[in-house]
Amino acid sequence: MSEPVVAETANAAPPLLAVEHLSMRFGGLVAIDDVSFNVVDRAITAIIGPNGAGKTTVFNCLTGFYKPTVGRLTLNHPAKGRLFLERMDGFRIAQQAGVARTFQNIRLFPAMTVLENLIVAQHNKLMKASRFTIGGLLRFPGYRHAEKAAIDLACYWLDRVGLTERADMPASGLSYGQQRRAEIARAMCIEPVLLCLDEPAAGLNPRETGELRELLLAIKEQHRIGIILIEHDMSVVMGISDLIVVFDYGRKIAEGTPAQIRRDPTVIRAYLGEESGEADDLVAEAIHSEPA
Ligand SMILES: Nc1ncnc2c1ncn2[C@@H]1O[C@H](COP(=O)(O)OP(=O)(O)OP(=O)(O)O)[C@@H](O)[C@H]1O
Repeated sequence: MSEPVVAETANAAPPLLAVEHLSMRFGGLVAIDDVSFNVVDRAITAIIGPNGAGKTTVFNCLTGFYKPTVGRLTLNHPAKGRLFLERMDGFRIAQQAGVARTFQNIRLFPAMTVLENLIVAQHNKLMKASRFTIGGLLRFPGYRHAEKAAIDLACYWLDRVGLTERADMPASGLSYGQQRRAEIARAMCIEPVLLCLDEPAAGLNPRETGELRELLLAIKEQHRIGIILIEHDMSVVMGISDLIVVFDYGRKIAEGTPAQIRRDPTVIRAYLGEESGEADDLVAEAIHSEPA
């Protein structure tokens, strides 16, 4: 097993996230097998691999949906120091560690307005400010201040993703591409240090895909967070990733820059298989495609 490309050294700052020897078993099925890699902030780290390779399972371990069978997930939080995610409950991972995620299948609250979806994401802050309800009911000044800050933050992110005009519309009324953007805005409302995006380009048309790429690059440049991207659209992966980690059958088979991954024979073999058919050729073409 190769070691992470971004290795921790005596002089270098530790990575934002260190995944070390992560394994996840479901009965006899080994979904992730002794995987290690690092994620740094102000960078986009893509996880790619064929269907069933274990990509989403990594997110589920990082965000507390699953407890890893083995392994250490160390988040070096800029304000809170070292946090071991594998020991934390899911709600604390979002609330205290600042790890936010979006889902392969969009999970907005459909009957709530778009703005309400973004405010609900900040309920931890609001609950605290309301002193767990009384302060909210009586509208203490501290609560009103927190409520205004939550609305301002939601409006900021609605603007960033181009949904200001849709703020008062039920989330179910958004187009598919708008829902994907609203999910990212909602995740950013928890002010994460690590943003995990599960197939954000799935189902988007080429224009929306282009807008998504611009949005992710802008978030990377303007906010001090790390982004992990699971994505099948190779034009997105190759176009915006700083580092790519490749999975196959639960194992990490390669790690490198887009240029390195594009010409890695192990990666090409994993996508092509032994006998390459027409569909496989399309995948190979995608790996080799230049960013649009
Ligand atoms: N809760 C679970 N119980 C049993 N098996 C599971 C569970 N979650 C995932 N798996 C299995 O683990 C393996 C990896 O699944 P995972 O969803 O992580 O793959 P993936 O790389 O994200 O695939 P895709 O690209 O299709 O989303 C698959 O064989 C899947 O069936």
